[in-house]
This record gives sequence, structure tokens and C-alpha cells, in this order.
Amino acid sequence: MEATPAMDPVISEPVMSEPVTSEPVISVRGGTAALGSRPVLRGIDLTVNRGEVVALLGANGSGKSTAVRSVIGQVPLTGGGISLFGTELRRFRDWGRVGYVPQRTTAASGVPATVREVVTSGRLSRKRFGWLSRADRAAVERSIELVGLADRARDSVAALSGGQHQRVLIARALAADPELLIMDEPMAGIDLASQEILASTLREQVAGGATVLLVMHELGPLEPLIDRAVVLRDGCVVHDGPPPKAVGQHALPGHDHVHPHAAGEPLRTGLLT
Ligand SMILES: Nc1ncnc2c1ncn2[C@@H]1O[C@H](COP(=O)(O)OP(=O)(O)OP(=O)(O)O)[C@@H](O)[C@H]1O
Repeated sequence: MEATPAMDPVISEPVMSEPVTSEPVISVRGGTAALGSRPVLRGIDLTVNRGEVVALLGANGSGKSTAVRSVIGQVPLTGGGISLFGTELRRFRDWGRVGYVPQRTTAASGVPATVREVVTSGRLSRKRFGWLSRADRAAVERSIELVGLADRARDSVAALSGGQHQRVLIARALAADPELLIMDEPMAGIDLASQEILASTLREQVAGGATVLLVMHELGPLEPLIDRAVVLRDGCVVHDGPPPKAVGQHALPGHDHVHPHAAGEPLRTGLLT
């Protein structure tokens, strides 16, 4: 058991918490973006601080994927700014610190790769030279175990189910030991057992100090992990605060949520509209 530092009741020095490393891990300020001629982000502010788990919520088409893709530099902003770990995105090179799991794609690219090979590629991405140390190999095996695929490590990813693919992509992101993990709808279309595995994997990352930004449709089994929710609607932030409680509990198709708000204002998340 870990020893608890004894408190001296006489000396009333203020207890210093963590040194204030105030730089947010992600900072989007007034971000605007367009896809084709269509404005998709209309001036969003999004801050994720070190160690936070933030859910990005919103209805289909509200701009969630575009927002995270702009954070990793895949969609250029047309206005506003983005910093990662305190560095302007255009000067940011430290991609080994960032793990990204794209929205429901497949890990199979036509190239017959095994689960271990795909996960290894995640580890290689943070290395200058293309060979693996013993520690690298251990990190790869640990990531595969974390997502519950140790018994499938030698299998071709082409032979996996959709949920298992998703877990391979998550293991690939985890293999680099990222400080920031960005996942776009990691729970989409996967069964409850896989969801539980993902939730415990994420719990472990968070306990290890990772910062997490999750695009989600509903909170589901991840709800207890979420510190803050940012809700997008039509390319704008309409809520930034505690996760809307009702989401995931009675988020039925067609149900337009109206949540009681701290200020007495109803919060219409519009998650399903
Ligand atoms: N390549 C593209 N070209 C033009 N418009 C696009 C493109 N990709 C997405 N869009 C549009 O941009 C808007 C935002 O899409 P985005 O994928 O960011 O939304 P989302 O909130 O992630 O939605 P979902 O929950 O369905 O994944 C949508 O209206 C979508 O139709």
C-alpha cells in the first residue's frame, strides 16, 4: 500500500498542488474551417488541459470529426488558431506525443499485415530509425494485451471483426505511449464486451496521466471517465462544462434532449437531431 504523507496539524503551510503547468495540451481559438465551399467550423474554442478527459459531443454533421482532424493538422483552419502542448500547430513536430484513432476505418489496407505488425507501426512512428529495442517490443505486446487481442497477435487484420479492428487501431495509438490520445468515436458499432475492454484500457491510460479527447455520440460506459463535455451544434460550441447527464441513459433515436442547466436555462444538446 502506498504511504500517505503525514499531515502536521501545527504547521499550516498551504499544501501546494501540482506545479501549475498552465499550457493547455490542446488549444483551439476561434477555429473556422470549411470542407469544399461548406463552412463546417464557425469559430470554435476548445481547450483540453493536461490530464483531462474531454468528450466532444454533437449530432451527426455538427463538425466533431472536422474539429479533431483540424487539431491533428488534417483539415487546415481558415481562421483562428490551434496550439498543441503550447506550440502553434504549424511549428509542432512532436507527433510521437499524440496518438490518434480515426473514425471507424479499417486497419486492413489491402496489405496483408498481422495485428502485431499494425500495432508495431504505431511504435515505429515515434522512432527516428526503423528498428525496435526490447522496450519497444514490450510496449507493443503490452498494447496488444491491453485491448484484449494477445491471442490474435499473429492473425491477419483482414480476419478480424469491426470491433476487433477498432481495438487494433487503439493498440496502434497506445503503442507509442502518447501523452495525448485523440479518438474519434472509438465505441461506434462495437459490442458491449469490446466497449468494456476499451473503457478499462482508457481508464488505465488516464490513471497513467494521459490527456484524452474523445469524439462521441453518447457517453455510455465511458461516462465515469469524462471530466468535461464540449457539445457542438452546426459548427459552434453550444455547451462546455459537465457532461450532460441524460446522454447515454435515454438517448433514443429522435429524442431531442433538453437538459436542465446550472443557470436555469435548458440546454438543448441536439445530440440526435
Ligand atoms: N469531404 C467533405 N466535403 C464536404 N463536406 C464534408 C466532407 N466531409 C464532411 N463534410 C460535411 O461537413 C459537416 C461536418 O462533418 P463532420 O464529419 O465533421 O461531422 P461529425 O460531427 O463528425 O458527424 P458524425 O457524427 O456523423 O461523424 C457535415 O455536414 C458533413 O456532411
